[in-house]
Amino acid sequence: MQTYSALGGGKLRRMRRMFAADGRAVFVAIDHAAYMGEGPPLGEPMSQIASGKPDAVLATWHLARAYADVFASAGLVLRVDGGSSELGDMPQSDVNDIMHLPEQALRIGADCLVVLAFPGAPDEDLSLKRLARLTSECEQLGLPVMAEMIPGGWGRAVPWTMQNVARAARIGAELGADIVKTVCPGPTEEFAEVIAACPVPVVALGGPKSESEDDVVALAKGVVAAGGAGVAFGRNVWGSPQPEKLVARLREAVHGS
Ligand SMILES: O=C[C@H](O)COP(=O)(O)O
Repeated sequence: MQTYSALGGGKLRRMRRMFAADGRAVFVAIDHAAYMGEGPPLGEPMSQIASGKPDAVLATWHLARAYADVFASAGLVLRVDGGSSELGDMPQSDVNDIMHLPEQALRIGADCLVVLAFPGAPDEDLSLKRLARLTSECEQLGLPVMAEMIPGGWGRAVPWTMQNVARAARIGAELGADIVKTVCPGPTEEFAEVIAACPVPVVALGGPKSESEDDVVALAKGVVAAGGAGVAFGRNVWGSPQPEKLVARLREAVHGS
C-alpha cells in the first residue's frame, strides 16, 4: 500500500481528505460539461451521487462552488486545464492554458488539482512542461496534483499498451504528480505492471458509458486487486439511473465496505 508520510503536512492532510485509511479512493468525475457533451445532469442527480458517499469528486470551478454543500463530506479535485470544447476544434493532444490558479483553487476548497498530460504525443513537451510547472508551484502550497496521463494523447499517437501506460504513469510521477489517473487498456491483472512502475497512487479512469454496471464494478475490483488506489469514474456513474447505488457498489469494490 502507498503511504503519504513523506509528504509535507498540507499535502498529507489533503491526501487524507481524498484517500481513506486503506489508501484507496472512489473519485466521481463530474467535470465533463466544460469540454465534452452535456455532462452530468444538475440538481437532484448531484445529491444522489453524494448520497453514495464518494471519497472525492473531480469537478469544474462551477460545480465545485455550486455543490459545495452537497459534496461537503467529499474531497475536491479541481480541473484546472481546459480552454477548448466539443463545439470547437477540440485538440487531440495539444495543451491549453491552466484556467484557474492554485491560490484561487485553495480559496474554493480544492484538495487537489488535475491536469492532463500526453507523453508520446507529437507536442508532448507542452503538456509535460505544464504539469511540471504546476507541481512545482503546488508544492509551495501543500496542494496535491493529480496527473491524468494519456500516452500519445486522445489520438493515440502511441498505442495504449500496458507498457506505454506504465511509462506514462511513471513520467507523471517523475514530474511531481502526487496521484496518477490513467487508462487501463487491457485485462486488469496486467494493470499491476502500471502500479509497479509508478511510485505514487494510481487510479483508473472509466471511459464511455458501459451497458453493464456489473462490468464497471468488476473493473474497479480488478484495478484494486492489481494494486491500484481506486477509480475515477464519470459517465458510468452520473449516467446511471441510480448513481447512489453504483457509487455504493464502487465503494464496496474499492474499500471492501
Ligand atoms: O475527468 C474526466 C474523466 O476522465 C472522465 O471520466 P469517465 O471517462 O469515467 O467519464
